Amino acid sequence: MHLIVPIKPLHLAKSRLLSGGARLPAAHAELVAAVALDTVAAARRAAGVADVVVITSDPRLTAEFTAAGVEVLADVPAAGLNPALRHGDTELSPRGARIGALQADLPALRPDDLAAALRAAGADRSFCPDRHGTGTTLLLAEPGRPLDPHFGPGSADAHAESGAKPLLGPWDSLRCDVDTEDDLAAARALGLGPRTAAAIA
Ligand SMILES: Nc1nc2c(ncn2[C@@H]2O[C@H](COP(=O)(O)OP(=O)(O)OP(=O)(O)O)[C@@H](O)[C@H]2O)c(=O)[nH]1
Ligand SMILES: C=C(OP(=O)(O)O)C(=O)O
Repeated sequence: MHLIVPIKPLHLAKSRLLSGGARLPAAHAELVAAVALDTVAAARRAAGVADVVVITSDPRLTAEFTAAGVEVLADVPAAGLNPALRHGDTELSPRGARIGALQADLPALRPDDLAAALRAAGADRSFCPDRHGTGTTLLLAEPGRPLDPHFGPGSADAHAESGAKPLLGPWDSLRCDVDTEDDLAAARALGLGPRTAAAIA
């Protein structure tokens, strides 16, 4: 499984969290980077994940992930999330492994939760709804088939309508994406990754 992790430029990412006003822009960028680094570190440790590939145009993230041994693909300029994921899918599909997309905002992610969701998916096109039930944190293509991403508002319904199977097991850490301070508090209750914990300390 190749998991593509898309990340916006740090100064643009997580605008809902920034507009909450709890931290200044520099601390906000630090937090978004920490969340993405914790998410990717956990995903790389999950059984069934061969590779995690970040797609971003952000220079700092590119440098940090590259230094950590994570492959980074350059984003399609200003095209948006689904085009970025389709670009990643096109780049990675010749390598032969199955493709998935994982959101970069899962700071409590535990490798065992991701591994359990991958096992539950089997070979089916599948998705994991976020904890609110409206968004999507993980989308898995069928082996050899395009990813066909429908991320954005109401993406859980959109992915179900595209024929994807919902993954609804007890993997809270995989469902806890962070868009608001309330989401961050929920992730904190589950247990934050080390970079995120340090960033909000
Ligand atoms: N590479 C890439 N990633 C993106 C793009 N747009 C969104 N993402 C990432 O997709 C994930 C899900 O997006 P959202 O949860 O809406 O996050 P966001 O857009 O940073 O947050 P808001 O500004 O609050 O909407 C996050 O990890 C984003 O960084 C894009 O154009 N390119
Ligand atoms: C883009 C998405 O993320 P969020 O709902 O967190 O904005 C999504 O879930 O499709």
